[in-house]
Amino acid sequence: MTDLPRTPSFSLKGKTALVTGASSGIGQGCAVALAEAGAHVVCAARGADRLADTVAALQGQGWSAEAAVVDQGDLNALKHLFEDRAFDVVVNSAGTARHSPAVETTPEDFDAVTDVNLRSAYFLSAYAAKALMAAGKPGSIIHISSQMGHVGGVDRALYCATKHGLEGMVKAMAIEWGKQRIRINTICPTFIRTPLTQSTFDNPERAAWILEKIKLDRVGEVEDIMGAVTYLASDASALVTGTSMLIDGGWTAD
Ligand SMILES: NC(=O)c1ccc[n+]([C@@H]2O[C@H](COP(=O)([O-])OP(=O)(O)OC[C@H]3O[C@@H](n4cnc5c(N)ncnc54)[C@H](O)[C@@H]3O)[C@@H](O)[C@H]2O)c1
Repeated sequence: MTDLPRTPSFSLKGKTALVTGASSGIGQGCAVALAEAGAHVVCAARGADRLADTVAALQGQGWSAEAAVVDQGDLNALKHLFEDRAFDVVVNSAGTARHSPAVETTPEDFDAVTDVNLRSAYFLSAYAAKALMAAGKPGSIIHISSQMGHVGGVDRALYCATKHGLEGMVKAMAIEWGKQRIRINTICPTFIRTPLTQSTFDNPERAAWILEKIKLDRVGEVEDIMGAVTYLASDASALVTGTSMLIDGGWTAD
């Protein structure tokens, strides 16, 4: 009999995952995907009430979850999450946007967006990797970047600066941490229907532009991201690091 290759495991049983931005949108979808795959999920977000609702809903499905109230701007609070545990999986979905012509961006806007999208992403990755190294464990760090980490967009210079920055950061960290089997990757969605994009979808001109650019002729839903996060978190992607998974309906194909 021929020895057939064995399908790698997508299971996360026995793993502990941290998900930031977990109480809404893509982060909440990631928390569901990881919990359903068997991980214990620590859900992090700023607002205690919405976070408690998410954790209760996960537990209501019979999955394992707990809450951690954290503002990503507070690096000490972020660091504290790793003081006594090394997460096998970290998914960073907290993010923010302020769209305007580049000449109108204020230094305050710049700091507000880079603080969450880049500064906290950088140190979250470093704290996560340091804890894994101390524990001698491999791990998978996943940032929710954006198709705007690969291309430009109208009024999006600031957002693009943070997401392109994230892409470069991930490549460099992947090189640094490969020997320790600490993988780091990004997921780059197109426009996904979440609270962050509500105002864009509400603008008929913008909504038409989006549908024109997405070759598959529909906007994204949170569910479109969930399979990718399970893949990148699991051993099925054991040889994947320093890369970027575009889930963009073909936006960047031309
Ligand atoms: N929705 C899209 O079309 C889209 C497309 C590409 C990339 N993204 C990225 O996906 C990620 C998730 O966005 P989403 O669409 O789910 O939006 P969302 O608004 O539902 O989620 C973003 C989360 O980040 C949290 N957050 C913001 N600032 C924070 C801070 N200082 N501390 C802690 N939490 C903070 C928000 O509270 C919110 O829960 C973001 O990084 C965003 O840039 C979204």
